[in-house]
Parts: sequence; structure tokens; C-alpha cells
Amino acid sequence: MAVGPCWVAVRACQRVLKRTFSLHKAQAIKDMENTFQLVRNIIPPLTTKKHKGQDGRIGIVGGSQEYTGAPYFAAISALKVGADLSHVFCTREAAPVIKSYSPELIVHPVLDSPDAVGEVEKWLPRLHALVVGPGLGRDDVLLGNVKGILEASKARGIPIVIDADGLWLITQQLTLIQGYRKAILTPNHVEFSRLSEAVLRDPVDSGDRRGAVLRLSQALGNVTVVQKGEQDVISDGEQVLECSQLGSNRRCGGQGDLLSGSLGVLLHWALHTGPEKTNGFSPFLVAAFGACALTRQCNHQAFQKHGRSTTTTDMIAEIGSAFNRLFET
Ligand SMILES: NC(=O)C1=CN([C@@H]2O[C@H](COP(=O)(O)OP(=O)(O)OC[C@H]3O[C@@H](n4cnc5c(N)ncnc54)[C@H](O)[C@@H]3O)[C@@H](O)[C@H]2O)[C@@H](O)CC1
Ligand SMILES: Nc1ncnc2c1ncn2[C@@H]1O[C@H](COP(=O)(O)OP(=O)(O)OP(=O)(O)O)[C@@H](O)[C@H]1O
Ligand SMILES: [Mg+2]
Repeated sequence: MAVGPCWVAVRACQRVLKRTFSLHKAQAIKDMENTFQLVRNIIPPLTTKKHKGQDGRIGIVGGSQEYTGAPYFAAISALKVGADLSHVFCTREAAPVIKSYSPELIVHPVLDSPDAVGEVEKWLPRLHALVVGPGLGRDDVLLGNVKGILEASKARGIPIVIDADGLWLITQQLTLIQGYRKAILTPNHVEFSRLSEAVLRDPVDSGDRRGAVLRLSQALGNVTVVQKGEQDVISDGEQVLECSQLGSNRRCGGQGDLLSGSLGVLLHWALHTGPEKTNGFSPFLVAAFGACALTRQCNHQAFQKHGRSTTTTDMIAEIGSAFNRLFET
């Protein structure tokens, strides 16, 4: 069959597009490999010279009448990634429930006490990083207390991961986080849209996820943003990274809590090791990439074993081997 000039031109275009696409894909894979090496560089060695606490004392702020699972998932994930101590600051009612899930967690029933800010502030000098929001709920009194805790933590320069209802709080009061570069925000699809619309006063351009995350980070004064989804998109307002580590199609609740708890530890490690270990690359991006890759790998491994019945508890059981597979070489 004769092939017309128009069809030849279409074919040529297709070849160029295919090559460009392959180049982009190859570049994305190369970026992922390089970033994996940076994550490996921040992992502290296990030696006989260390004392308890040195590899991370992480605080989770969350746990309320409705939600006890989320803060537990975040806190136990921090321990399983390699933190030495994991604290949960929750409401009085939630505390015995969370304690009963695990004897490994230190649980403070203070979040709804009259001096909640003072009670948490006492512990801040001993904490390396805070994760604010898993299972916090949206009660105004609790959110008011958490506002005070955020302010006290910022005054001390503590690195903060903000997730779930912590994102709800900052969406209502953007000045709480504006310009605080030691924060990482981990919104899911809906949390991202809410936050982005509040900050940029425009609907999100869903066709350009990288641009949307970059713009949000820039508008917040270079606070690092991790938009979770089919690919996780991460930006510090200067660079954009993507994590497309193979996970699965199982989307049970709690996977984001595993991510935010893991991120608390990795963030402490990344900041502690110093810029020479991350080749001058943002420690916030390295930590965020590490937590995303780890969560997705846990999801992949758990799904191989449990299929549709996979739950976050199954994923948490995979943290040790997923971590070894990705980062211990
Ligand atoms: N076992 C537990 O205690 C759990 C408690 N959780 C807590 O539940 C509270 C509310 O969190 P939510 O995440 O439900 O937040 P929201 O209450 O803002 O709800 C977000 C909604 O968006 C939906 N959604 C998520 N991703 C989407 C996507 N890609 N496209 C369209 N819709 C999407 C979800 O199904 C959810 O209904 C938080 O405190 C959170 O930490 C969750 O972490 C899940 C586990
Ligand atoms: N469509 C998807 N394909 C693959 N992985 C995904 C997909 N959506 C989310 N993930 C992964 O699942 C993890 C949690 O993201 P998710 O959007 O479920 O968070 P979340 O809604 O905050 O979870 P949680 O139920 O803990 O609140 C992230 O590591 C993300 O990469
Ligand atoms: Mg969540």
C-alpha cells in the first residue's frame, strides 16, 4: 500500500515523541537511582559506641476519640525504620487504647489537658523530630492546642512533618507554616487540593502535578511538599523529584501514616548527617524520597503475600525487609 507524505510525517513525529518519552523515562530512572544512593548515605551505622536515643527520638502529635490507629501506625513505623524511641502525644481517652496496641510506644495522654502546650513543650528538648496530624481529628480545642505546639516547636527549630488533620489545621491558618523550611507536608490528593486552593487561590491544574507541587512549595516559602499518589511528587520549591517505586493497587487506610512516621526518622537522619553526605542536595528531598520509596516497597511486598486482604499492619511487618532491600547494600 502506498504511504502518503502526511502519514510519513506522523510516523516521524511518533518516533521523536517515543524517543523523547524514553529519554525522560531514562532520566527519571537515573534520578531515582541517584537519590537512592543519597538515602543510603544518610543511614546511621549501627555501632557499639551508641547510646539509646541517638538514632532518633520521634514525637507523634495525634490520636483522638475517633482515631487511634493512625498515630499508632506512624509511631510504630518510626521505631521499625530505626528510631530508638517513639512518643505519642494524644488525648486522655485515646492513650490507653494506643498503649494497648504496643508496649514499645511511650504514650502521653495530654493533648486535651488544660496545659497541653506546656505538657508537650517539656518534651521538646528531647525530641529530634515531630510528626503532627495522624488521627488528630478536627476538634477546635485540640487544633488550638496543636497550634501552640507547632509554635513552640518552630521556636526551637525542630523539624516537623505535617500530615492528615495537621494539614487541615495549617490550611485554615497558613501563617503557622509559611516560611518554616524545616517542615515537610505530606498531603494526599484531597489534602493537596484543599491546601493548594487556600494558598494559591486557584483550582489545581491536575494535568501538571510537578508544576502544581513546585508552585505550592514556592508559595509557602520553600516548605517541602510531598504529594502522594500514583507517583509521589516531591518539591522544595527549587527541585522536583518523583518516586514511582513499584507498590500495588491496594489502597487500604493507614499507608500515609506509615509514610509520615518513617519520614520523621529519615528527616532526623538526613539533617544530622550534614550536606556532604547528600552531595549538597536538599536533605528534605532525600528524606521524603526515602520514606515514599519505603512505603511503596512495603505495600508491594505485603500485597505479594496477602493480595486484596493487605492491611497497613501487614505493610508494617514488611518494613525491616523492605528497608534492607532498598537501602542496605
Ligand atoms: N486507622 C486509623 O485510625 C486511620 C485514621 N486516619 C485518619 O483519618 C483522618 C482523616 O483522614 P482522611 O485521609 O480520611 O482525610 P479527609 O477526611 O480529608 O478525607 C479525604 C477523603 O478523600 C478521599 N481520597 C483520598 N485519596 C483520594 C484520591 N486520590 N482521589 C479522590 N479521593 C481521595 C478519601 O477516601 C477520604 O474520604 C486523619 O486524622 C487520618 O490520620 C487515616 O490515617 C486512615 C487510618
Ligand atoms: N494510585 C496509587 N498507586 C500507587 N501508590 C499509591 C497510589 N496512591 C497512593 N499511593 C501510595 O500510598 C501511600 C499513601 O498514600 P495515600 O494517598 O493513600 O495517603 P493517605 O490518604 O494520607 O493515607 P492514610 O489512609 O494513611 O491517611 C504513599 O506512599 C503513596 O505513594
Ligand atoms: Mg492520611
